[in-house]
Amino acid sequence: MSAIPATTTGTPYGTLPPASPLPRRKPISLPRLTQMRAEGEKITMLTAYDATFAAVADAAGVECILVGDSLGMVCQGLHSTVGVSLQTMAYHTESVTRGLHRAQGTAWVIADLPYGSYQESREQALRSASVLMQAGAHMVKLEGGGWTAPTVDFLVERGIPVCAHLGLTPQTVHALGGYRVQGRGDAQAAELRHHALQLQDAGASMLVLEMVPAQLSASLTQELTHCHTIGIGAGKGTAGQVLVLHDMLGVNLGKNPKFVHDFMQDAGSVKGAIEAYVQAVKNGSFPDDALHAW
Ligand SMILES: Nc1nc(=O)c2c([nH]1)NC[C@@H]1CN(c3ccc(C(=O)N[C@@H](CCC(=O)O)C(=O)O)cc3)CN21
Ligand SMILES: CC(C)C(=O)C(=O)O
Ligand SMILES: [Mg+2]
Repeated sequence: MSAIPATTTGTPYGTLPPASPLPRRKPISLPRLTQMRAEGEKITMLTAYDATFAAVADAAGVECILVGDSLGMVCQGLHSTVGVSLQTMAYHTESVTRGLHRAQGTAWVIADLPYGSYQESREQALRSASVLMQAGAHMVKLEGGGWTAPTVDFLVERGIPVCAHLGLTPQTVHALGGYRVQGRGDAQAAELRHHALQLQDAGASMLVLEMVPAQLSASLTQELTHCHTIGIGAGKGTAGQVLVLHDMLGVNLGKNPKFVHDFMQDAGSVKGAIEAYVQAVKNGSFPDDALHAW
């Protein structure tokens, strides 16, 4: 019987290289995201709802993982995100952060505060955010304009990084009248800009801009020097991009929104598709303003 070299581990399937003693990259932090932006490197974000996909997205180079309340539509089969509970968000956040931990992942994890878990009071928002932070999130996200600024300030003062979300805010789809582009026209654009500045002043360090005209999100990105804009259907001028993982892998319950590109088409594997997304965002080829924006 031949001796197994000391630096390899014998398994029933052959020999494996020794585990790397160091993580693949340093954990992503807010200062690291700020540095990327200063250097002109785009920030990449994808949703993930479970341990395995979170680990694969991390290994493919995505900096930020969003445990989005879109899981209500993607995983639970709901018609909107309104029915997602805080308990469900905590369950998926725990799964994602466990997967990252096991895979020695380094992604920055953001968890959505679901509908009804932060609207009542700043205290209610802190209690809900604590549940998600204790489930392993590094940051919480909430939807809404200037009315959320006191809540953002309250959480940030207490040590919880906050991502805001403007434009199409899916939790208020019934009030908005559908999943449609927001911030069109001078008056709506000025209002959205005012809300964004209020949220930055309150301490939001990230802002998702969903389905807003590319020109508006680009000019907002120039203005918001302390708050990183992440676009979805908002053109290429934002500091970063986000998509729902299932959408960009071409698996869905219906028709993809216009802002989605199916990266699985030209990829041989899920990891390859995510790597192609990361590369396309970094080199500016996604989104294509003519195809994926307004
Ligand atoms: N799978 C999935 N992907 C998402 O991007 C997503 C979710 N779920 N759930 C939460 C919200 C809802 N979102 C949506 C849902 C539908 C459209 C949509 O149907 N858009 C059409 C119509 C646009 C219009 O009327 O102007 C489009 O063609 O883009 C867009 C965003 C974005 N978020
Ligand atoms: C679409 C993104 C921004 C989101 O909020 C979600 O996935 O829930
Ligand atoms: Mg969401």
